[in-house]
Amino acid sequence: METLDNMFVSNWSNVRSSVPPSYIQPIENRPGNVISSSCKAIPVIDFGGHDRDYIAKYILKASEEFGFFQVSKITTTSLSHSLYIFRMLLISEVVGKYTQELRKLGLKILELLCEGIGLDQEYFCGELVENPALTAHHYPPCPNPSLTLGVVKHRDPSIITILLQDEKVHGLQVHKDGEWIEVEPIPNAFVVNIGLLLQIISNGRLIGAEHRVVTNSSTPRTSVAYFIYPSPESIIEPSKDLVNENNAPIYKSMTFGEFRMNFFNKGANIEAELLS
Ligand SMILES: O=C(O)CCC(=O)C(=O)O
Ligand SMILES: [Fe+2]
Repeated sequence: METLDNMFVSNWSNVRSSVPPSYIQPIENRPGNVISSSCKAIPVIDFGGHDRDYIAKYILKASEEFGFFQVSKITTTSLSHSLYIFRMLLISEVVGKYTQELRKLGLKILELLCEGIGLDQEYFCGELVENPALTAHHYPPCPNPSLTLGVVKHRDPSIITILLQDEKVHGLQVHKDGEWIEVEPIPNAFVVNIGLLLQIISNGRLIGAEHRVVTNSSTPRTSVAYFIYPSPESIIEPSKDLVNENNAPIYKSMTFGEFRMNFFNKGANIEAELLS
């Protein structure tokens, strides 16, 4: 009989010499070769080193092309301080401080993206960003990384997601033009990705890119994701300010509650459900 200890995924690497059958992915989903050429790298922007206009243009371009970018060298002292302690200990007071700082960063990024696509800068200040959630992931070493995935291919059901990756361990990959691109771990940088909700609101201009996490056989990996979600009653639809007779809405209107139900029922097939 399995002991309680052996049932924790995080302890498997000590006790399992093979991947449990329920974790083995169908052949078409298993990790294959990954592109790591610099022309296909996920864009990185130094938040401390450029003026506002440059940053706004850069993150708009990255969000249109990749749906992903990284922000490095964020100068707020309180964020680097809370990031430092956050890595040390995950207690409620620190989590509170960390999420406050991430909320500020998230709203700043949304403000800049709004500016870029032609939405009011205050578009994301009410119920559309009211319900954030913080999730920690732990990926233990895996006996056979070629058979399985840490997280299967998905788009986030969020407005945007801000992810703190492990400082050294690779794992996150983004799907672009039929290839998987690695998101290089950069110490103290955050990975930002456009969620499916912002793809809808921008009427398809910004990409809620597919991504997945691969495992490795030697080093555990931990990541912390901050998802910006709306309240369940919020209406999710292409913004009225972005559609007109030449640019018809390509997505239906639904509440976030309905969207979430569809998302969890339909999984990867949700796109068809969203189109108008
Ligand atoms: O662990 C990661 O790097 C990403 C996790 C992820 O994609 C998610 O939580 O939606
Ligand atoms: Fe994700």
